[in-house]
Amino acid sequence: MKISNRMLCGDDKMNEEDKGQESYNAKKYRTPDGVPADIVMFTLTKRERKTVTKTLPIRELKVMLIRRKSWPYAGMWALPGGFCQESESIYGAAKRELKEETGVDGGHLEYLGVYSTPGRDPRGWIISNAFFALVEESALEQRQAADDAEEVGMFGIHEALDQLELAFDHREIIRDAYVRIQQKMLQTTIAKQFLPKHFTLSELYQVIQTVVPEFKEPNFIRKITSTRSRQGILEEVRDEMGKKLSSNQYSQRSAQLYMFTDEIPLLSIYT
Ligand SMILES: Nc1ncnc2c1ncn2[C@@H]1O[C@H](COP(=O)(O)OP(=O)(O)OC[C@H]2O[C@@H](O)[C@H](O)[C@@H]2O)[C@@H](O)[C@H]1O
Repeated sequence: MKISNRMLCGDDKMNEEDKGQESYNAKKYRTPDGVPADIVMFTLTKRERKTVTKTLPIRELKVMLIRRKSWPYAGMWALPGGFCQESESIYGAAKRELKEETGVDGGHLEYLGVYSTPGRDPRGWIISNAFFALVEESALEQRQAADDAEEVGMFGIHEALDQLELAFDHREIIRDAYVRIQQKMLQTTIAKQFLPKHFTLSELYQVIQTVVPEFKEPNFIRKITSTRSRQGILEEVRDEMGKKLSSNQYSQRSAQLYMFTDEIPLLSIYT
């Protein structure tokens, strides 16, 4: 009896594997024509008010869009995005796009969802994976200034959603990203992406309200500093001597400065 090496290894299953591999032909099947990654790049712009009395700056939630130069949807505004290459993961493609578009390496980049409605891209069966990123205003401004060839725009979220003609299903993607960032603003500490390391509670409240205008909490300061479930996410900023630090940048009276800790609270809608 002839004994093959495989049998000596006692691995009949491997034989089956080899046979399967030999007879499999991926080309027999219709597969997608492309798998791009799109990124909703949010930033919170900050403009100082021209008032005599010190007051908080004007903040606005904006998204970065690029005007398409060629078919399909030539001339329309679209999300920055591009095709995933065979050698990279979808997340890797999104990271690459973010770096190419803004120069930002790292930062908050998060998966949003898959967009695959048949016909969403007239070029063929093209399934997009969407992400959202929270980017500093300065990075997007630099991007805007750097590129003469491409028209890059920063639009208020409502202007983008209600007034612009957008390519592909990008309105749907931006709307979903807006809902997601609003949820996250109320349920997580992502506000820290839009604040300096040290900030006052009035600034934090303003950042939350800029993203979620419906958010109204008259007892915000008392609650955030005393409610048990909130304790631990913020801490007072102190100097080396342990003295509390405050700022009067945006108010007549000095206000205590705070910073986020690394604590991630487990919140419940039931408590
Ligand atoms: N089907 C494809 N698969 C892979 N690469 C492709 C494909 N078609 C074109 N390309 C390459 O990608 C380049 C175009 O790149 P971008 O301009 O970044 O891509 P864009 O036309 O914007 O397509 C991405 C957009 O498609 C939408 O489905 C999606 O929402 C995303 O915004 C072309 O120069 C070409 O080299």
